Amino acid sequence: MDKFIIAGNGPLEGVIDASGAKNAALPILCASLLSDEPLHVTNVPKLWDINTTRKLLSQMGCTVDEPAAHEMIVDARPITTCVAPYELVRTMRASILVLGPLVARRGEAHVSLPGGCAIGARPVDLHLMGLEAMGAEITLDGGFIHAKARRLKGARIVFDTVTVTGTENLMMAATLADGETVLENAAREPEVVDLARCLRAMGAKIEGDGTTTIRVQGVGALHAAKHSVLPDRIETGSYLVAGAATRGRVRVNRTDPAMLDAVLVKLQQAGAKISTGPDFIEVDMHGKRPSSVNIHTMPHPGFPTDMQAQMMALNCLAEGVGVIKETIFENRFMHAQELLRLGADIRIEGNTAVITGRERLQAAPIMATDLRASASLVIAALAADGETFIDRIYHMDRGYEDIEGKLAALGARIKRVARLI
Ligand SMILES: CC(=O)N[C@H]1[C@@H](OP(=O)(O)OP(=O)(O)OC[C@H]2O[C@@H](n3ccc(=O)[nH]c3=O)[C@H](O)[C@@H]2O)O[C@H](CO)[C@@H](O)[C@@H]1O
Ligand SMILES: C=C(OP(=O)(O)O)C(=O)O
Repeated sequence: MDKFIIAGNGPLEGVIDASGAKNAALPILCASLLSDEPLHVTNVPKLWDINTTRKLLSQMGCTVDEPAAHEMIVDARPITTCVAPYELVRTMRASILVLGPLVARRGEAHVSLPGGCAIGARPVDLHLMGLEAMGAEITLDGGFIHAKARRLKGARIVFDTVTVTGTENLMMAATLADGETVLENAAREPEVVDLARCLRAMGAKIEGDGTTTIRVQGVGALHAAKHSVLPDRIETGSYLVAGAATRGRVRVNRTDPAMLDAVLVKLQQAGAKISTGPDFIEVDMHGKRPSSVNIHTMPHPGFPTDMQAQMMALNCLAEGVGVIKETIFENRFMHAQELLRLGADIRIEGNTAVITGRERLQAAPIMATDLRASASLVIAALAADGETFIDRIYHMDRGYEDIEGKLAALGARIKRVARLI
C-alpha cells in the first residue's frame, strides 16, 4: 500500500489538463454490453476503476483492446458469462452498471452487490424496482442479484430519490426494451447526458437526458459506435479548490466550465477571481486567504457531494465560519476526523459540519478513507506547515489520473512511497 508524503508549500501555480470523467467512462464501458458490435471509447482516464472495469468485461468474455493511450475498444459479441463476481465488484460501485445491459441484451445477469466508497449504505433498491417494473424477475441470494427477463418491456418508472447510477442502469436497459420507457425524477448529472450521447451514437432512441424526465423508445439492436468521454468535472474542481486553498492561481484546460457552475459560485464567494473560456477555467486568489463558504450538497445542478470534502479542506483554512450540510450520503464526513489531526476546527452535528477556519494547519500522519476524502486531505496537506504522510492513497488512484504529475506541474512537493508495514 502506497503513501503520499506532501511538503506544505506556497501557492500552487500553473496549468494542467483535465482527464476524462471516471463517472462517465465507467457506465459508457458497461454500455458496450448492449451490442454485438464494438464500442470505441476515447478520452478514457487511466484509473484503477477503469482497470477493474476492463477486468470485469474481460472475465465475461468481451475482448478489450487499447489501440492507443486513453482509448478502448470493447467487443461484447464473444461474451461467455453474465456473472459479475464479488472479487471485482466489491471494490467499485459502478460495477452495478453491468446489470441493466446484461438483462436487456442477454436476458440474465448475476451481479454481486456492489462496493465503492464507504460513504453510506448505498442500497440499489431503485435499480431493482425499475428492472422489475420492466418485467425482470429479480432474486437476491448469497450477496448476488440474479435478474432474468425474456425481453424487457417499456414502463413508467418514478424514482423517489434522485439516483445517478440508477438512472444510468435503467436508461441503458430501456434502449433494448419493447416499447417506451419513461424515467421520472431522473438524475440530470452531465455523466448521465454523456452516456445518453454515447447510446444515441449506438442507435438508441433517447430524449430528455439532462432533464428530470427521460424517454427511451426501445429498439431491436444497437450498433458499433465511437464516443469521446467528457472531461472530469470533479477532478477539475478538486485542482481549482487546491489552487484556492493554497492562495494560488490554477488553470485547468480541456474542461467544461458549464458543468461546474455551483462549484465556481462557491469559489467566487471564497474570494477567487474566476476566468473561463469554452474549455478552460482559471482560479486566482491573488495570494489572499480564502473566506469561508456555506455549502448544501444537492443532485445536479446543485453543489455536488463529490466536491464536499475538498471544500471542507478549503473552509479549514479560510477566514470565518463555514457550514456544510451533506444531504446525499449519511456517512460522508470521514475526512473531518483526519483534518482534525492537522489542527482543523470542525464540529459535526448529524449531517452538518461547522468549520472555523484556521490561519495555518500543521502536518501530521493521516489516512485516506475514500476517494474524495483523499483529495480533501491532499489539499489540506498542501497548505499545511511541514511534511504530511497520507496513508491508503489507493482510494485516490481509483479516481485521479497522474495525481503526482499534475500536482508537481502546479509546483507541489509530493512523493509516493511504498509502505513497508
Ligand atoms: C459511479 C458513480 O457515478 N458514482 C457517483 C454516483 O453514485 P451513486 O449512483 O451510487 O449514487 P446515487 O445517486 O445512486 O445515490 C444518491 C442517494 O440515493 C440513494 N439510493 C440510491 C440508489 C438506490 O437504489 N437507492 C437509494 O436509496 C443513495 O443511498 C444516496 O443516498 O452518484 C453519487 C451522487 O452524485 C456520486 O457521489 C458518485 O460519485
Ligand atoms: C463516490 C465516488 O465513487 P463511487 O460511486 O465509485 O464510490 C466518487 O466518484 O466520488
